[in-house]
Amino acid sequence: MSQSLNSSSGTTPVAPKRLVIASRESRLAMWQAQHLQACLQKLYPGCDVQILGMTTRGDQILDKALSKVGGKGLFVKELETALEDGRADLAVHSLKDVPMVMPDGFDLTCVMAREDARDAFVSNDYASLEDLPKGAIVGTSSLRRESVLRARFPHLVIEPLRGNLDTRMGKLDRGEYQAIILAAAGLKRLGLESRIRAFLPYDPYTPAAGQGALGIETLSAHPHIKDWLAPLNDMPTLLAVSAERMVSRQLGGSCEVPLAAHATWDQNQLQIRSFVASTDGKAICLANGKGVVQSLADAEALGLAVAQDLLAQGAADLIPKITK
Ligand SMILES: NCc1[nH]cc(CCC(=O)O)c1CC(=O)O
Repeated sequence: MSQSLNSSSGTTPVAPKRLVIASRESRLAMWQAQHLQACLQKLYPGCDVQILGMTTRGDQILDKALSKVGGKGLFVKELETALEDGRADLAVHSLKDVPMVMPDGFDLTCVMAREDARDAFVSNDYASLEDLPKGAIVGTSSLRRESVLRARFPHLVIEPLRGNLDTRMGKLDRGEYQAIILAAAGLKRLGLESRIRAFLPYDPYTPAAGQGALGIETLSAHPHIKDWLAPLNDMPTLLAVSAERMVSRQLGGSCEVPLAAHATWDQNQLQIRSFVASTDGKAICLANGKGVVQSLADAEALGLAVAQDLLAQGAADLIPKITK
């Protein structure tokens, strides 16, 4: 893998003296910020690494489906303002929540090693989706998860589920749902792995682009940050998520359509599985790709080929026109 990916200038900059991480205040976001804080502290023992906690619009609007309130950007905007104002140097996000096209002036500077990227089945009374009786209520706000569930289990009732992880678990435990589907990564990070009754296989439960990975966003103009963060980049993860994000970007990158893209390594070959579907699961375009990937360009070319395959199958007809 290319060395040039690891350093923007090739020269070693002075070590940082102080770094501020902007983070949402949910328990998962704080775990992620503390994880990054520990990594930076280990890398730069003389550096004072602080966390600036913030509440975002996405955390405040909890009564509507995510796809209806303006999408993923809602979780990152306030953090970007903190970077612009110089109150923070970096923002850590679940990569899944980072828009496919970065706003002008901001870069996705670093992608850290990926956690388990699978979706997980969580229930107090049932061991698997297959065990759920007719009419059972399954909570998820992801259109991607909803489309697969509707296609495979038309007898289940899929209902929206918003809020942070603890809120969602609380709703399950109060009996509002018989089961809920969540990203395994978040549950594991918060020590809730024991609540997982079943891990859903990538086929057909293909994760969202970037699921399970952490992305670090910085100002493009920050003088040293790319070099400082370079050691935290995980190349296998960076290449995999770059292919996934390319598929998503080509298809409009919104969360208003069920869209899945997930890449895994088989030796030096990256294999990617992706679908675009209707929310009722009745229409689906599926595409797979596999190839030797040794650079960002290779990864993006693989993602592009998969996106073109989906579009050739008529995926565009499943994507609502973006109203902004
Ligand atoms: N859309 C919200 C979101 N963003 C990241 C995660 C989980 C952690 C991850 O995928 O990195 C979740 C919760 C979920 O999908 O259950």
